[in-house]
Amino acid sequence: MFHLIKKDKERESLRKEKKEKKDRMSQADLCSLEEMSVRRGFFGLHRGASKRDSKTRLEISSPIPIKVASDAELSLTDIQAEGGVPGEEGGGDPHPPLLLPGAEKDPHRRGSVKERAAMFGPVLAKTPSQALMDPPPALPLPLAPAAADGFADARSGEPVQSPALASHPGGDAAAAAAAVVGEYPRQRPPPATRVPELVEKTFPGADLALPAVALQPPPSPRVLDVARRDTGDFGFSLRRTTLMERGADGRPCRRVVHFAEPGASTTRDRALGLGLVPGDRLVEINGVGVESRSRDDIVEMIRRSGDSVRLKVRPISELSELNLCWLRNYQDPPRRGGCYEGKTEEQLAAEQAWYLTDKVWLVHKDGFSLATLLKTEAGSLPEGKVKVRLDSDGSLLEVDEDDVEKANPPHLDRVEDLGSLRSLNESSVIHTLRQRYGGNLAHTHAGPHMVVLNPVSTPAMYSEKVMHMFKGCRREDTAPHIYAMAQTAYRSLLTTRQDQSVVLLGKSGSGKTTSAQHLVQYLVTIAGSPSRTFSAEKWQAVYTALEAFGHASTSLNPNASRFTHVVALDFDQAGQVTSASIQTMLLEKTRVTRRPEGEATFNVFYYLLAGVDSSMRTELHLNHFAENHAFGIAPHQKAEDKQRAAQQFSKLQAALKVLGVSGEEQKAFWLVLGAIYHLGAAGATKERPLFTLQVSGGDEMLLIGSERDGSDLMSESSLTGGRPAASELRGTGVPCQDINNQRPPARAPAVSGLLMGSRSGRRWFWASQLKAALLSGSQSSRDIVSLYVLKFFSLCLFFFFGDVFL
Ligand SMILES: Nc1ncnc2c1ncn2[C@@H]1O[C@H](COP(=O)(O)OP(=O)(O)OP(=O)(O)O)[C@@H](O)[C@H]1O
Repeated sequence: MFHLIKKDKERESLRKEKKEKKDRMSQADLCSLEEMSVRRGFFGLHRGASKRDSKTRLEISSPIPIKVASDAELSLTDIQAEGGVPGEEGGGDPHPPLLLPGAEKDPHRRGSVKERAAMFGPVLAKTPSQALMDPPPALPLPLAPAAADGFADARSGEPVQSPALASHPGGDAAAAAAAVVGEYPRQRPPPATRVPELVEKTFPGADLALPAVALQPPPSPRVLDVARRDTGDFGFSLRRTTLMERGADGRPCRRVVHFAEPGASTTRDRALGLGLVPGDRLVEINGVGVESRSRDDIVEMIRRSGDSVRLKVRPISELSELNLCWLRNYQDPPRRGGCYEGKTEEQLAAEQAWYLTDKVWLVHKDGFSLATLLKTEAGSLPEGKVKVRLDSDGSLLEVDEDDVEKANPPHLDRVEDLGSLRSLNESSVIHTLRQRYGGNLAHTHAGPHMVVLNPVSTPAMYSEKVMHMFKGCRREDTAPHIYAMAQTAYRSLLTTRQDQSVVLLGKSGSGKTTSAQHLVQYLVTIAGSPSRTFSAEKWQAVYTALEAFGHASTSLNPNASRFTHVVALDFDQAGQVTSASIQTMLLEKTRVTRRPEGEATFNVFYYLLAGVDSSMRTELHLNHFAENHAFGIAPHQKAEDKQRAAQQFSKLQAALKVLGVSGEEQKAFWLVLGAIYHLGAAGATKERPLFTLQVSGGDEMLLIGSERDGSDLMSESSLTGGRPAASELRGTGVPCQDINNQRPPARAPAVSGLLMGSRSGRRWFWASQLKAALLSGSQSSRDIVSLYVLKFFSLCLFFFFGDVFL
């Protein structure tokens, strides 16, 4: 995720090394390098140019060009990189290195992956995963050890045999395995992959309830006496916020609360010395309840206190775990780990009793239920069966051994680290995560990893003050939190001086983008940036732009990012952020022209249609919207949605300004987006033949596909005999002529504009300019937004002309 910048000297030597490496590069490498540099130049982005240059701006690199692998570039394992090439390392290896064709002349030639794979015979031509996922052979064959280890076909439940082993002459698995091992002396056997099976079992008549989420009593309040300082204040500040809480009737409701938190100038140690930490909610002042008092009242009460004030505070549940941990660490620095708690005799006895009762999870179609495993006499049950009593209704069931998983004692229900579970199985993990989530604890350690469950609301657990509590901490000193993850990575960066990365995985809507933003915010806040190279405002502006151009509402997430991105932060020797970049890839471009059923197009279209000002609206011909739109772009219907979209449009304009996009450049974006809108409104489709119009008075060509014959682009009054002979572009007054019989030139350079339709020709100018950028690769578009617009623009052209620009 972030890189450490070497000192000048090191950088110099690196540069030399790179140059030498480049000299050694194959022709293909050079071609691709050239392609990349053209693209970088094309987008006006200079990530690789000079770190010093980059100090003055936020760098945003171009997306990785997506290339469909041709047959010659099959993505097999890079054997050399993985050290799997026989004879490549270690003296006295009995297997001499294998040479690629042409390697005698050029020792640096690596060849294609396919060529390298071919050196190892046909067995390698199948990756382990491919081998395992192939359907089982028709004839039953002896199982290879890996397959016997538990890999089973998810559909049939039958163990699946690796065809690589099955194809061995004679079908002797052991011999086949040995043969494979013989071929790759240092290659480890592929790990036994276990495809999760869908549990379909039901137990009719039994009450198969999920274990209830235990409601935790609110964290205990603390009473603190805070002395007035020489400066006249008490060293803490008040923060007002709204929280979701359950009211007296059990329904969730919003409530205004006040936090008493360490002041901005208060160091972490002093804050802990005071006994106040972020997330401490003010309950009483000098014995008087203040939970329903106004801020002014509270301030007045504190001001009137003498030399000291007595505060009663209670941590909010989201931060209760961290709160405990911080205070405990401060009062009693841990030897084994921040939040380690010893057990009392009673707890140990209860734990022991739990194990004696043999509690298990009965796994079924709807989840898992707590049950007790009953002892039975040997031979009283069929082989592989066990008897359980459900805790929910006491019913007795004979179930398969595989249907039960060992449960953990209740004191581990909210354990901070899943790795601490005594019995680590799927039901126990889900049970722990459920119980924690029920207690507003969204983060859980899982060994070196972290599981974050989307808390949906915006809880008060992310703030700059909370960030400062993590500063300098080790992983084991803190309870789980996304900042703890960022801190661990930052600490490793500083101590090991090696690049660190954090990968966020999860299904759509699980909170990856939000967590990534928290990670970056933490790193930037805690590490700082020399001379404010990197500002939160700029960062926010980048995300606003990305969110507008690359997000859309889907069935899983109302604001889903339809691209992948890699954020890179560069740090200097002192550990400060010197530059940042975002690399985007896999943008779901097809959404522009093919909106999935029930989902939305990219946000920016809604923003534009709702928020553009009246003069621009007239210029873009957006005063009336098409009833049918080939791309499915239509304005919001609900007033509140429209209002929100209009606000977002203003926000986007402000963000673009922060990124240095001038008003004129912004206008170019709106013109291009307007053009895309009109193409869809005109019914442009790929399937239909191109309809060609020549705009009179100029040599511009307008190429457009229409579901009908293109007449919907022309003013109807001028139609003659079903086909327009001489007409004007509908609603624009630009005269044009049907030259449909002339086929458009094969190459795109003949295209000099999209439907922009203006008497003044200004829009043609912008369209032509963007086209020129696409063709020449010399446009100095300065940021990610132009990049996206250009992508959209090129997509439109791609839509009609194949992959000319992509
Ligand atoms: N830690 C969090 N705190 C508060 N709200 C969150 C958090 N994580 C996610 N959310 C909420 O969930 C929504 C979806 O999250 P997000 O867009 O980050 O998911 P994602 O995994 O990036 O989805 P996609 O892959 O579709 O882009 C956010 O709009 C936000 O409202």
